Amino acid sequence: MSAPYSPPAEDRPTPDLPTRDKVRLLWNYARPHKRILIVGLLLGLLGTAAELVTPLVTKQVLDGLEVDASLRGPVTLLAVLLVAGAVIGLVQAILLGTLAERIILAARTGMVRHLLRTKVTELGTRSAGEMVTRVTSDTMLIREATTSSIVNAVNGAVGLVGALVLMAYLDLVLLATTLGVIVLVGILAALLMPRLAKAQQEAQEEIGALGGRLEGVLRALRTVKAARAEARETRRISGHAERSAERSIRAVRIEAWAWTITGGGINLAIMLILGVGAYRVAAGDMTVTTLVAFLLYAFQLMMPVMLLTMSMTAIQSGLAAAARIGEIDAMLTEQDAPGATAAAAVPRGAATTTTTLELRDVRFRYSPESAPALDGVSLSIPRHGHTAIVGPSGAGKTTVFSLLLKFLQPQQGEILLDGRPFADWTLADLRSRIAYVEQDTPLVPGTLRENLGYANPGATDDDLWAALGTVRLADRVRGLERGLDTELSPTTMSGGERQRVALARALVRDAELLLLDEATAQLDGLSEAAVAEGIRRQAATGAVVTIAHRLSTVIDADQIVLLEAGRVRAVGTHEELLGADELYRELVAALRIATPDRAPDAVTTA
Ligand SMILES: Nc1ncnc2c1ncn2[C@@H]1O[C@H](COP(=O)(O)OP(=O)(O)OP(=O)(O)O)[C@@H](O)[C@H]1O
Repeated sequence: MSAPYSPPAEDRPTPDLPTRDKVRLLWNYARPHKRILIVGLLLGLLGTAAELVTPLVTKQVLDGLEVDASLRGPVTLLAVLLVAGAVIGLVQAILLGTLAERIILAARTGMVRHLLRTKVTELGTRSAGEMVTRVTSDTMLIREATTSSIVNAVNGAVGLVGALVLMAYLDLVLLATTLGVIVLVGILAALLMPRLAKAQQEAQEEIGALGGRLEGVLRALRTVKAARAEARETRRISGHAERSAERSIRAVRIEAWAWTITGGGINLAIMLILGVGAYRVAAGDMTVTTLVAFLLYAFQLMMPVMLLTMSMTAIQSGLAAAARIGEIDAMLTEQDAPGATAAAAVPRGAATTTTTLELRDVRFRYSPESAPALDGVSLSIPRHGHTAIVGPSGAGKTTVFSLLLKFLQPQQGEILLDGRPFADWTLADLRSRIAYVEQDTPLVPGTLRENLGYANPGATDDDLWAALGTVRLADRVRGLERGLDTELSPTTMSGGERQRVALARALVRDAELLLLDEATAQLDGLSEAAVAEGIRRQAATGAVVTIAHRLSTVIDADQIVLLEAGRVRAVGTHEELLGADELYRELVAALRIATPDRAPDAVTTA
């Protein structure tokens, strides 16, 4: 017996969208190709028409045989109908198959575009692996639902109604017998379909959760191995696979029942038609050829009924996938955020202030229920020089950076760049002024060259080597077999080297503002000196703001901002704060313990 379904633990369950919304979503993917879809439908209808006429023409041939009439016309027509049916089927399959691939391509491209424009906070609660599963695997499920299934459903319905009308034309009593069975089959199928959709959606959700967990575990593989948790994680990940398989097996069983009921219903209908028909022929109420033609229609019913069953199954799984794909579509992009777009681009060189960035009484909370992450922060970043932001964990340092990059927007207060409110700046303009080095994952997939020129694709090799020289990586890179063309992976370089590559990338940008979230990991003396050199160079011509975790960075800063619980507790130079602020002294003492051999005299003598 299978366990009752519980949604994947580390994931929000997909909200159950109303069917209307899911259908709209699927239709949005099909709509740009509606002409091809209409051609497919028309071809399908032609094929259905050819099939519907075939038994009548067959009857004509048989009737002709009985009375010895010329068979040339009806036999030719029969041959034409059969060939036309085959050709139409072939063209339709190629057309709809191609369309399905185009739709998947459009869906994937659209999803990737949307994901990369999504606000970082929107993505925060979802794992990357789960998103990957939606783009790669869930999209496969909409291919049939948006193409051949629509055509099949329409053809199935038209074929069914058409056959029934022609059966009515042949014999009403036999039609009544057939209809009884069809209604029975329809009711049973209608009962099964919602259960099928539910099982398919649950199976897909488990696969999404598997993707999410596997991606996270592979990312933290060293931690997993060090904790000897491989078996535990394997069980956890396989658990998702097992539950997905369980739900899929349930779906397969429901599908098998649907097919059995359909096939059985048709067989039952044929037996009843044969019985009732034979009785009526014997009674002289109908001819044998009419019974044969009716039976042909009964056999033919198999096709529309099967088409309907198949297309309903595919549409159900497409709708289940649509709910998961729709969730990505519903994520807020940066462009959707209020104030994300500016009225007009701010011209370069318009700056007149000595302050490049200014926060005025900025307040921000991540959710209405949570405590403020920033609670009235005001600070100025001079156009030149180095500002270090320090403070205990959770003080709000990263939140300040997120606001400066407009990943987040303050609920109250104002941020100004070059004396102009952020609202005046387009996202692109704002970010073109800022180079950013993040703490944990500063490398992007690709070669070293791509990484260094990432924010400045026009940079020459000389620019790249100069930046590498500043962060003291040039010799290391020259020693690599493929030099700048070395593919980077998380294991190609050490943590300190990765940070230095990221810093070199920021230097290649030569932006007016450098935001550097220092790695908390202990860097060796060389790395530390290289980072310090990079900061010094950049601070000579522009503004550098660091979230400082190293004593050397803090001491060298021109201005230190001490944050505590979302407020600015103190601002000053290292010496000023050391003399005036107890919390700062504690922080510095902690940094000194963390980097004992780097503690300069200034600290010990202050
Ligand atoms: N995405 C988020 N959702 C909800 N709360 C958050 C989020 N990010 C940060 N917070 C909360 O906001 C507060 C400030 O966090 P922030 O990351 O800015 O601190 P920090 O000074 O950078 O800390 P650390 O030095 O540990 O990185 C903390 O209480 C934190 O728990």
